[in-house]
Amino acid sequence: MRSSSSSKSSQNVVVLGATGSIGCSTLDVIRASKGAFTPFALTAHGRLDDLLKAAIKYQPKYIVASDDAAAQAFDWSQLPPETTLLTGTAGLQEVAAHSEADIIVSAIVGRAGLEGTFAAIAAGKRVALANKETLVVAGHLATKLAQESGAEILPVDSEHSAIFQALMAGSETDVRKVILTASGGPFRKFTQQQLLKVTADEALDHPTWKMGPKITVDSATMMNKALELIEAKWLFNLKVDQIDVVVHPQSIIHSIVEFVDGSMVAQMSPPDMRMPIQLAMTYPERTECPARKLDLTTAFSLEFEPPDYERFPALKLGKEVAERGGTCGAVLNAANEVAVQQFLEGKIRFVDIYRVCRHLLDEHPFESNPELTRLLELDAWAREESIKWITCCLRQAKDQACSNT
Ligand SMILES: NC(=O)C1=CN([C@@H]2O[C@H](COP(=O)(O)OP(=O)(O)OC[C@H]3O[C@@H](n4cnc5c(N)ncnc54)[C@H](OP(=O)(O)O)[C@@H]3O)[C@@H](O)[C@H]2O)C=CC1
Ligand SMILES: CC(=O)[C@@H](O)[C@H](O)COP(=O)(O)O
Ligand SMILES: [Mn+2]
Repeated sequence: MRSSSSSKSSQNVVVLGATGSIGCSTLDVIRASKGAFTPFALTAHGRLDDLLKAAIKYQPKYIVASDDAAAQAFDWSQLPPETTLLTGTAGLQEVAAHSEADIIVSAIVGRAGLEGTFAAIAAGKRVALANKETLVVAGHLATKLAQESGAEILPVDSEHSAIFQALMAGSETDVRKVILTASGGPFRKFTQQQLLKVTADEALDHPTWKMGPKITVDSATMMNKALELIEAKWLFNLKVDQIDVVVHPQSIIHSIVEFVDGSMVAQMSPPDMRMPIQLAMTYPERTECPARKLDLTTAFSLEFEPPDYERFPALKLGKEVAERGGTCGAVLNAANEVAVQQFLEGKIRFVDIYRVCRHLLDEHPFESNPELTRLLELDAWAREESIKWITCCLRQAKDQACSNT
């Protein structure tokens, strides 16, 4: 990773996914930066009202409405004259690679974040990476491309920012292992029987973090930690058996690095994403931050417990997919995105999310060293197959119920 930021007085920031949870926190960081950062381009997909409001407030040079059809149907008459509207995936790629852009905050959710992130990496930018799916789907390609282009990929994900910060205190070559902390989600204490009946509203009620719906459900299944394990492997060039997970319900210690001498360095702060977002933008400097601060004079305790792989089997998929590599990440990610959406729509049960992912991983035509185009083909294939499998299972369940009446 390069270790210097630009010497310009204000850095131009592109926020891919500006209307989401990370996007809004990024705008908060920019607002508090007293001119150190300028919003250069903001992108959105469905929430075009919010994008227009942000354009009026921040007057960026560009906005991108990535859903072409929605962009055509929207009334842009209030758009400030100094802001240019771009649309579609091409628009995302254009702003991510723009010669005047310094920092690209990659905060689109899911596989949809890949094109913009890859464009930024190819253009040798500083990428503040929240979109962990880029590394889950194509970690081998993204890291190789960054080495070639000189792009910096700096973690925004709280656990990976914590590891990054712990490594600022010690040498990467002296690491024995990293320990990712997991809140355990809203169902940490639920029995397998209870998990059969949980609703989308319950899954969306995260105990410590306020995030978008997809990652919130991932936290509840603990698929988020599986994805983060793969993310950690690529970001820090780790062997899979160097990555552990521990449940820490308070989400104050964001992760831990254990060095070869047994010393552990942990990073702690309240659960507030503005701190890791800002650090990815200001590194190697640290500056005043609008994030909440810990008050150690208030009594609180920090608990740790081992994860339960039986009740949260999605966690096991992280190690399996990180070890097998190749096409597995793309297939796992696509199956999970479809299954989470189906669960949110009330079409499948919470426990079926893992079943869909397991089935697709078992069925897919594995390749060990795929190119990006092949990964995107497999992403499309896995989405279609997931829907077919879900529909088939639902039909069978209905027939079974009918024959029992
Ligand atoms: N939220 C958090 O605290 C954390 C999030 N992350 C990661 O950051 C990423 C964003 O998460 P979060 O902010 O919670 O998600 P949100 O759902 O809150 O926001 C997602 C953003 O992506 C945009 N988007 C959605 N679909 C598309 C698409 N098809 N094409 C282009 N843009 C799209 C949305 O636009 P619109 O709203 O206009 O539809 C929105 O701006 C995820 O990868 C997540 O795993 C990582 C760590 C913590
Ligand atoms: C804020 C952040 O980084 C999330 O990825 C968070 O870690 C999710 O919480 P879980 O620990 O419950 O997955
Ligand atoms: Mn995280």
